[in-house]
Amino acid sequence: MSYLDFDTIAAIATPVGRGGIGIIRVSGEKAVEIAMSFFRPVSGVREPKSHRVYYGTFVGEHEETLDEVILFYMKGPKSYTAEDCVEIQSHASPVVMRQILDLLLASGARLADPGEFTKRAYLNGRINLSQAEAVIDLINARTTTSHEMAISMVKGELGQRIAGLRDTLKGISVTLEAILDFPDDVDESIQAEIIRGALAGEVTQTLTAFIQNFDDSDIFRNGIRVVIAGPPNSGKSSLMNYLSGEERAIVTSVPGTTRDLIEEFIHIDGIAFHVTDTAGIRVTDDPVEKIGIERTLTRIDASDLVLYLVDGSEGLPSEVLTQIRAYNDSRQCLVLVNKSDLPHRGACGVLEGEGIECLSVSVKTGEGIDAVKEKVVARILDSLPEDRSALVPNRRQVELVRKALNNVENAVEGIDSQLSFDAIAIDIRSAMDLMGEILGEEVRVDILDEIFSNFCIGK
Ligand SMILES: Nc1nc2c(c(=O)[nH]1)N(C=O)[C@@H](CNc1ccc(C(=O)N[C@@H](CCC(=O)O)C(=O)O)cc1)CN2
Ligand SMILES: Nc1nc2c(ncn2[C@@H]2O[C@H](COP(=O)(O)OP(=O)(O)OP(=O)(O)O)[C@@H](O)[C@H]2O)c(=O)[nH]1
Ligand SMILES: [Mg+2]
Repeated sequence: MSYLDFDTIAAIATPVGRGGIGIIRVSGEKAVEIAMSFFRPVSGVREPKSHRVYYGTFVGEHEETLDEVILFYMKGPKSYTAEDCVEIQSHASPVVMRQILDLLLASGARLADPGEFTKRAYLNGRINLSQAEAVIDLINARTTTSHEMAISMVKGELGQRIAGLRDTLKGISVTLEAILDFPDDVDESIQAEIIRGALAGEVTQTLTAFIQNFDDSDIFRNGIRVVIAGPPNSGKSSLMNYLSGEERAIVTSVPGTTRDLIEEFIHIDGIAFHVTDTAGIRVTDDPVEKIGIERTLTRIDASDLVLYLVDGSEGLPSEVLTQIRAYNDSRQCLVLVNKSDLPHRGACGVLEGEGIECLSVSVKTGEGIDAVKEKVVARILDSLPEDRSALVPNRRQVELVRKALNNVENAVEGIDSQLSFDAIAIDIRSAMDLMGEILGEEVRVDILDEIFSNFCIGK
């Protein structure tokens, strides 16, 4: 499909709100004509040259000046969309930008759908589908780690690996066809052995690694789920406020202050943590508090790490110790003995005697909190592989990878049980098709629409 088949689209590409500069983007065959209808360059030029910027005014219907702007022209295919692209860089007033956009729409442009510029970059063949999808991950990245993952995808490294795998499968497919067409000329058992080696080796390993990387990266994408739990009044909400840097939760000296779950995203060392402050766990007759405690327990069950806080000035009641033992055995749990600014009653000693790791902290003075952060990050990183630059497919891609791995495993089993090469060739073909789907060569239109609808307008 040539880029000339598309109409010309326009949208505001920068966030809405007041700011320094804002960009309105136009892409398509008529981009220059449309943009020039209300642009008055100081140089008087009529035909802008590609990859040049022009200074001038953008005027309204009665030649009144709306703003002084810069116009930037990129002639296709050397542009973001691979079509003729014009950007109008104005002051970032929402009123001005809206007026400029309206004039562009009145001159024949259509308002772009979400993600349509990137969709065109893909449909015009400048980038593959996994690169286009990576652009949205890049915009949405909340941490330096998820940003790193996205940028390697934008560069197209995942696509190259997938294309490489598909070549390998293609080679196998060709060999299988040769065997089927000229059975007398080839030694089947030797060929089967070679094919089996490639499938069970390189192909299986690469696909398995993609799935593994996806599973590992989930934690970076969505944040590590940390729950702050413990008896009432131990300082849980104080810790939540300290970590989030704002007065997020109510803190009082009344035990049972927090009833509902209180959630925040915080970042430590480029890793996102989804932290929940909870109602203190105790036996109670208060129906509201009871519900709160049920919620606490459910949230603990769905967590990656529990920060279990106790009040060190209170000692360690036996029911609290029992609970700590249970959590420590069943999940990732770090016990914090709080209020180290007050005289302590040996809670750390008791816990260490039981082989339970604990840290002494004071949320009031901030003492020991850095050590907590370090410990939490270390615990999380320990459970993950070293290589954080690994290529990570997204949810759509990993589903296709799983299916392809299934095909490859079937093919290997087929060879082992001396199935006909016909049957094996079918599995190989279907794995190849799945690779094509990851690259976006054989994707259904509704799936494309779904992918790009997750973008924002102007991207
Ligand atoms: N003003 C502005 N800033 C921007 C963008 C943009 O579109 N406009 N981008 C948009 O997201 C990003 C940059 N991405 C871009 C990617 C490719 C091309 C491009 O023109 N590629 C052509 C030509 C390369 C060349 O000069 O040889 C190509 O790949 O063929 C432009 C921007 C971030 N900053
Ligand atoms: N001295 C001292 N007091 C603290 C410290 N951390 C919290 N407190 C006080 O302990 C009391 C309870 O703190 P909260 O943060 O509300 O405790 P909580 O665990 O959320 O309590 P519930 O919501 O009732 O379960 C408040 O009066 C805090 O000011 C600390 O490190 N040292
Ligand atoms: Mg609280």
